Amino acid sequence: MPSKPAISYQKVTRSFGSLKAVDHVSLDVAEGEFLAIVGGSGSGKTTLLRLANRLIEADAGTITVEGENVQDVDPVALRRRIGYVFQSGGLFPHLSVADNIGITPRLLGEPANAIAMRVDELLELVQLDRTAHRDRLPEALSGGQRQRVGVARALAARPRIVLMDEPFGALDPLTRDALGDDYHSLHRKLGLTTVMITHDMTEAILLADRIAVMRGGRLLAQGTPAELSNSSEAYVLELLRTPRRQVERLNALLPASGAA
Ligand SMILES: Nc1ncnc2c1ncn2[C@@H]1O[C@H](COP(=O)(O)OP(=O)(O)OP(=O)(O)O)[C@@H](O)[C@H]1O
Repeated sequence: MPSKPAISYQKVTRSFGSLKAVDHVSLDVAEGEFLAIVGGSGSGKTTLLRLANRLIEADAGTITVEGENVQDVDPVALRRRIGYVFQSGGLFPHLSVADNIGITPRLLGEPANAIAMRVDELLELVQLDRTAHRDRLPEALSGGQRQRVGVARALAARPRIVLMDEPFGALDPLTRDALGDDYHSLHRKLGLTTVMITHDMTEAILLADRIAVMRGGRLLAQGTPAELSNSSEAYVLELLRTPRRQVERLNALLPASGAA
């Protein structure tokens, strides 16, 4: 493991009223790692993710990004350094695909011709046809295409870290698989550090190097899928069993030849 984690949470707590949304969590994300955060609804996943780029502030504990305490970094500058992909794409509906992707470079004051070149490069990277998609509004895109634009926008300022909040959750299974695989390739190719929230343990196992399991604001377990399978937590074992149970049910329902 490299000496300096890309993101480090040390005993981090964040409450909303009397509810501890994130409760005393310590977690390191190594440089170049793909970490999935899984857990039920309301377990604190989004809060944990957003603490890293100060969309939410911690009540206690320390968070560092690339060795710097996030409290010492201007939140706007921090967010430009860290890509963020929203569940629904989070695109500005009145801006074209090109303008959505170019928004951060524009805010950073990059010249128009450099932005235009970067937009084309990013469209290619996320496998969207430039001519067909550049000038469209988000409403004229499919859900999968919108998420591809969301990924392109998150990468526009060349971040080394990308946070993704259930990026592919709302997509049909085939599109979801394709986007997951394509993003995984980008993660490797660009040497990114990725933290991705997902409800889907199969997706977590297939995409991530390590998985963090949240429950009731606590980090219940963290590790590779193999490490988690040795967990003493019944909830973690139950989550890990889900993909296999689904396969068994499918195998029982589908005739062998039809499944081929
Ligand atoms: N701004 C807020 N004000 C009050 N309570 C909040 C706020 N944000 C989150 N919470 C509460 O904190 C807890 C954790 O929320 P969080 O969004 O982090 O969970 P999650 O695991 O991401 O859930 P989901 O999978 O449903 O998105 C929940 O009980 C939620 O209602």
